[in-house]
Amino acid sequence: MAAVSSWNLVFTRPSRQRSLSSSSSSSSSALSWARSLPSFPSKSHLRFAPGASRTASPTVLSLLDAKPTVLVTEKLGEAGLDLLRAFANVDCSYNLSPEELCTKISLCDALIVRSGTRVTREVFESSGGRLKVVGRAGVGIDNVDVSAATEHGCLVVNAPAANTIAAAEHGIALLASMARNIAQADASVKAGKWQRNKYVGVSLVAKTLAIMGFGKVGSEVARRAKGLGMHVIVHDPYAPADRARAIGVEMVSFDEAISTADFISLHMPLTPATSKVLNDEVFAKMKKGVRIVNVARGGVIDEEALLRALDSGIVAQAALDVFTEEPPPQDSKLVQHENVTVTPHLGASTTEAQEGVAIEIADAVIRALKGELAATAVNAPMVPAEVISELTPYVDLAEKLGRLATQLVAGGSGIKSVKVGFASARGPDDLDTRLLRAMVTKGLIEPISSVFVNLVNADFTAKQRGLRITEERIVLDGSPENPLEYIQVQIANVESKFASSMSESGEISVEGKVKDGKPHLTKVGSFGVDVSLEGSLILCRQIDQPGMIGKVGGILGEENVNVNYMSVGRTAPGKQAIMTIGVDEEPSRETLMAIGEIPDIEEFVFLKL
Ligand SMILES: NC(=O)C1=CN([C@@H]2O[C@H](COP(=O)(O)OP(=O)(O)OC[C@H]3O[C@@H](n4cnc5c(N)ncnc54)[C@H](O)[C@@H]3O)[C@@H](O)[C@H]2O)C=CC1
Ligand SMILES: O=C(O)C(=O)COP(=O)(O)O
Repeated sequence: MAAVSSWNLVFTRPSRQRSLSSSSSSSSSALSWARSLPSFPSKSHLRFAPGASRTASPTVLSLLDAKPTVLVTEKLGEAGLDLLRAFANVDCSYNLSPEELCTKISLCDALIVRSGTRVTREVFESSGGRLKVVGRAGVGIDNVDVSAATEHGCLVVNAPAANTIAAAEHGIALLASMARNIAQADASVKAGKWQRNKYVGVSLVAKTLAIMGFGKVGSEVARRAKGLGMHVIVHDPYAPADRARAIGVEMVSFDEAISTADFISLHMPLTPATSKVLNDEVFAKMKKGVRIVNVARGGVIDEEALLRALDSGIVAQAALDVFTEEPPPQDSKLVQHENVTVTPHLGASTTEAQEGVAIEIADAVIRALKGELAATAVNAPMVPAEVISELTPYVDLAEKLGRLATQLVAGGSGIKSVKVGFASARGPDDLDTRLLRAMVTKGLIEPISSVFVNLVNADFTAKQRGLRITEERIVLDGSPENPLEYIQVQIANVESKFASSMSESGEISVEGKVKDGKPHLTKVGSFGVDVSLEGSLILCRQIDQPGMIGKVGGILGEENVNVNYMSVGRTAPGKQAIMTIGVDEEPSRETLMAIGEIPDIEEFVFLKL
């Protein structure tokens, strides 16, 4: 007999090899789809911030009441804070330096920011895995390193709807006040002057307004501008044409928009593609005397190019709420320019919008901390509530099949290619499998690594480990009463600890279905089995003969290991059979070795779910 290591026992007999293995796995409490998301940690996650006192820190002490901690780094409406306080310890710390934020974050489960906090990769790295959700109390997420969040399994949610009207109204306010020199005239009167000839404005009616970015804010600006009698054209490569038809505006190309407009209003997000989209070359194509409004992001304009365009008269006026650097330098020539009207990023700053945004983000963060899927997730699939409730039992099944399959791989094989089959009578468009695939990935990876996998980082983690997961849809006949008939997980190009788990085509293959709301294993390799996926499992291959169940059951009984389920699947009477035994407790190594010693058992494996 080969040497016995602590978690991987291999028995070899002259005529055949049998294996008995156990792989470590994370706890298997009542599972639900919620486990696919980062949820509020247990006390074992409590840790001290670097340099924090282990006895005196009130923040550390407050953690001991097992409520999650939410750090709010910018002003948030009271209604949202009240919701958060009912669920969590809320730490409102404004004006933190980047270093202070990195120190504090290791004590926080959630972070809520607005546009003034940069949530960098360092923030996620400093959190030591505790940060589960970043809530952006507003729309733009350009200040959050979403890739770093995803890599760390941290959900990012925003509040995309509550400040739309405020931003649109601010855009219209800037448009009108720019056209009529309101800010300059106000300053002039307050300085004791009365310059009626200097501040003659331009009219809006019948002028062409080009809206760049026809999303939520852009659409509302379009509606309002039409009400002012303007001719509105829009440019947005991704907006649906029926939205333009519904509002009664014309969709045009980028070049047409910028070359025919009297006014240009920017409403696209800041992305690598939109960065400095208004630059020298583009200003050169504009109508002389064009007027520009920016309530989107400073970075979509090359600010130095804008200054040149203002000085040369191509741009007559600009009204800016947002800047590349916020606040902009005091001596900024752009800010000081006499034809430029500025506001300090006030687009979302109305009482109504701030209350709405605060409630929206508090709700999303609380849901995320409870492990629920957020409707406004930025870096995870948004799965509608009805789909979630329908898929809940299959989520558990998917993770357990992944766990089983990965534990069947013989050490050193290295998993590279996994195929997940979804058998359903539903049409492919009628079944959202993203959540299930993430859970199979979780099951595959977690038992063999220290990585925490969830819906947010499943695809990233698989890719990083060189694990290719493909999906196959097995279309069944019949009426689609259930979303899924069975799920199949196959690992190719590996050896198995349990040879009988190999399918005829040479992959490790396990299959399961949901029965009475519970996950069941229904096939291992080409053997049909039927065992509820609870507790742990022993799979044995033997020559089909009477008395085998009794022998194995007897050994387990002697050690008080409760057998919760047993099933035998065989190729033909008297030939090979697979006995599947579900056990509540984990048998000792001695017990497992005693089972391995039963002469007619050819191979067996112990698997933790
Ligand atoms: N100043 C402020 O306080 C506020 C600023 N904002 C900013 O306004 C912008 C728009 O916000 P929402 O309308 O809520 O977002 P949204 O996501 O509803 O709309 C953005 C639109 O821009 C389009 N777009 C993307 N790339 C584009 C490109 N290269 N050219 C043209 N269009 C492009 C998208 O297809 C989308 O339709 C965001 O940058 C947001 O951060 C939003 C609220 C307040
Ligand atoms: O929602 C947005 O994108 C905004 O720009 C609003 O920013 P704020 O939350 O006011 O810092």
